[in-house]
Amino acid sequence: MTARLDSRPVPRLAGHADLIAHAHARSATHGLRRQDAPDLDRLPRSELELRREQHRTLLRQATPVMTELCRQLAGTRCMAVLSGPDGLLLHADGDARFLRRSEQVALQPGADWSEGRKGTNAIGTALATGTPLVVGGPEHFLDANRFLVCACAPIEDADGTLLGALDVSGDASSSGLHPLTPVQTAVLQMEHCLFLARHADAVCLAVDDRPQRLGTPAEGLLAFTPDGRGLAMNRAARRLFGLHPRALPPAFADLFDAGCEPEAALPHATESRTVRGRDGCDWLVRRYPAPAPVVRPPAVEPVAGRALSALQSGDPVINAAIGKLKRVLGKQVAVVLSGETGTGKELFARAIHDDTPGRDGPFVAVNCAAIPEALIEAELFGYEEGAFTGARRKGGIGKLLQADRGTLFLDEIGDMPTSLQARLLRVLQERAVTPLGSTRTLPTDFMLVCATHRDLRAMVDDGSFRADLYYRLNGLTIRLPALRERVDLAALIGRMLGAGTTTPPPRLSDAAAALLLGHDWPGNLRELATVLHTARCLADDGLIDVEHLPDELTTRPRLPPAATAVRLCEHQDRLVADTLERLGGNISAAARALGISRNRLYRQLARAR
Ligand SMILES: Nc1ncnc2c1ncn2[C@@H]1O[C@H](COP(=O)(O)OP(=O)(O)OP(=O)(O)O)[C@@H](O)[C@H]1O
Repeated sequence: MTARLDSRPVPRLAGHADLIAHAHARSATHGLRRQDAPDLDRLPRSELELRREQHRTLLRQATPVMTELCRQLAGTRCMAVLSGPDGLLLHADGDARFLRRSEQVALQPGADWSEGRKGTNAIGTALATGTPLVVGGPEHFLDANRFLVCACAPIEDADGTLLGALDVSGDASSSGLHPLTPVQTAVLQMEHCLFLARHADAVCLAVDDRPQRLGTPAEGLLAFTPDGRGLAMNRAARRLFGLHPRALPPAFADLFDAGCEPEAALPHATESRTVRGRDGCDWLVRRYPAPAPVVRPPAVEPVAGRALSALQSGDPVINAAIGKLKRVLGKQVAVVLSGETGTGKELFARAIHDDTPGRDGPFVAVNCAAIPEALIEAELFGYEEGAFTGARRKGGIGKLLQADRGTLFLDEIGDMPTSLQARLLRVLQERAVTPLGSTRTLPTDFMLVCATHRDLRAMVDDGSFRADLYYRLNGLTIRLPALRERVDLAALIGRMLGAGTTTPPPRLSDAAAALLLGHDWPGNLRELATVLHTARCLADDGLIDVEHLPDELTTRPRLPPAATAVRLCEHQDRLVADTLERLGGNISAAARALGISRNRLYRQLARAR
């Protein structure tokens, strides 16, 4: 790999100047000014861990590729950074000296590098435009970031969904780097790994017209069911077959003149052979064995039940709900999660997905309340070319098909228009979808999890929700308690402040802890996460005090002081226990992590016994 160029100016793609000019104009509309001080805001570790958890599949595939990229870039004083689709940095790796330098502008996990927060920068601008690009020196909107030169490429799913971005950043004055090619190669590799991981249970074929490309991450990839139904195809395959990026994946028999079943046409996995295409061209085709080429992600398989277990923090209602959910996982039982806003319904849905046998399949979330009624039908069922005015050419794959072999999460199911409830019921019963404007019926099989903050039973009674759909959805209903009803508030606070860290979590003053424990949390876990995040940002000396908490907490205390004191002790005990467990019982390490002396830790342990 040739990452380092001499000190020639960085070559630019055509249109680059325009792209940067537009990005600067957008940055100004976000209210940023060039001279603004660096924005050093980062998510608290506990929130970051949650966000990393939500992007677990991406991280699992991307981390080994980043390690390899950093090995190749060794000696160039730069770092590789992975961001999610919203610009939140999830992982960083690279030259230790440059990692320290990048801390000055918070180019670190937990920071938000979207254009809205940092102005023109490689990550934010690549995500905003969907374009790979290099942003160097003064092309950064904020003066504080001008010491950087960064190359970044967006990472996409096979269906074009933005998953995140990979960036390589170095020092503009010393590196003279133009690392866009290695970044793009690494992204291809990640997308290749993601495709194969996501379709591990399908029949995956590599296809190309050039033998030298077969077996590399640039090859075309196709996934089929054993009977030859098209499940997915990557960008390279779409290009090879001249298909629109949003076209529904064709069946094996639509592409090749070799029968209907891919396994019958290619009985010997791994051996490539020439197969005549429907277009009359000869294609080199190879069946994929399970492993991905070149880089294999480390074999860290999730332990069944672990994601749900991670949501337990001592509340008996939550524990009982998790116990029930674990018993129905993988058994075709539809789950309805009910509860006030912010009680963690989506987090539970993701944990259910992560613990089911279909966890390597997609998790597809649809918020029925957020999509205009006119679009929800196309969004769910998909559509063929020209199905309605404004439909994309070549049609679009609906969420019900995207969720095949994975989990479909229908959030705010109570807001599903009544006109579509009957169609949804039919899909659930027949396990097949007919896209809008199509005569083809395509099978789909997913685990269904629905969520609502409404009383569906009452909606059935008043006629606004179909009774037949209600009885089909209502396999197991779990009511998630409001935070004010939970008895594990202290443990949750401790966990959110300290999870996933080996450095000291921020401490809470007794007064701040009393206010947190006495609040009635109308916004539930969402409010709690936000309050802790803000407090953590404000408390730069590592001690969260009353002044770091919002006014609502100081004006609405709920619990009597005696109960507060008891819960405060419980919070401290649990924090100590969690930290010790995480650090394998090592007293010195736990004391360091908690920011207290060993003697104080011994005293606290003695009191807890
Ligand atoms: N057990 C938990 N620990 C830490 N944070 C949590 C937990 N559960 C939820 N959160 C955080 O609270 C916020 C709200 O969670 P989530 O979106 O799952 O709630 P919801 O019930 O689906 O909300 P809504 O009904 O408004 O869609 C998220 O930021 C999530 O990360």
